[in-house]
Amino acid sequence: ATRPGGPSRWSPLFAVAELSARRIATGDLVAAAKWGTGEPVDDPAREERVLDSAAEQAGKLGADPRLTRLVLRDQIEANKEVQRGLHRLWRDHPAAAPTDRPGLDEVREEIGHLDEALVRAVADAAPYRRSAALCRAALAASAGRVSREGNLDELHTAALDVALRSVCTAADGVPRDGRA
Ligand SMILES: C=C(O[C@@H]1C=C(C(=O)O)C=C[C@H]1O)C(=O)O
Repeated sequence: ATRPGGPSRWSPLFAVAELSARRIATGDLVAAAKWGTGEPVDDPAREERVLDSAAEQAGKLGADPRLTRLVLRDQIEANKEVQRGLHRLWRDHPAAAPTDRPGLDEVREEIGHLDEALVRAVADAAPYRRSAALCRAALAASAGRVSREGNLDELHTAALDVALRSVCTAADGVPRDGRA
C-alpha cells in the first residue's frame, strides 16, 4: 500500500536501499555456497578487488571514490554478517541447512552487477547528502519500506542497517551530525 508522504520508489535513496537489500540477499547464496566446503566467510583479496573496482567506477562517473569505498565496505560487512548469522543458525539447527550448493562464481557475478548499480545509485544520491538529517530520514523511510515489502527477518534487517550506515555521510567522510 502506498502511504502519502512515504518514500518515493524513484528516489535514488530508495534505489540504494533496494539494491542493498538485494545484495544482502546474495549473502544467503554465498553462505550456502561456502557451507560445508571449508571456504571462509572472509576473502580479503576479493574484498579489495570489489572496493577498487567500485572506486574506479565512481571516479569515471564523477562521483566520490572515497565515499563509494566506504559504502561498499559496509555492504561487504553486511553480507558477511548474513553469512555468519546463517552459518551459526545452520550449525545449531542442521535441519535448516541448505541441501544444495549454489556456484560461488555465479553468485559473485550477480554481486558484480548489483555493485555497478549501487555505485550509480550512490552517485545519483549525492544531492541528498547535502543535509545529513534529511538524508537519514529519507534513507530510513526507504529502508523501512524495503524491509517491510521484502518481509526481511531480523538478521537481514540488521544487515540492511549496516549496509546503509555511510550512505548519508558527507563528501569529506565526516558525518555531519557528529556521529562516529
Ligand atoms: C560475498 C563473499 O563473501 C565475503 C563478502 C564479500 C562481498 O560482500 O563482496 C567479498 C568477499 C568475502 O569477504 C564472497 O566471498 O564472494
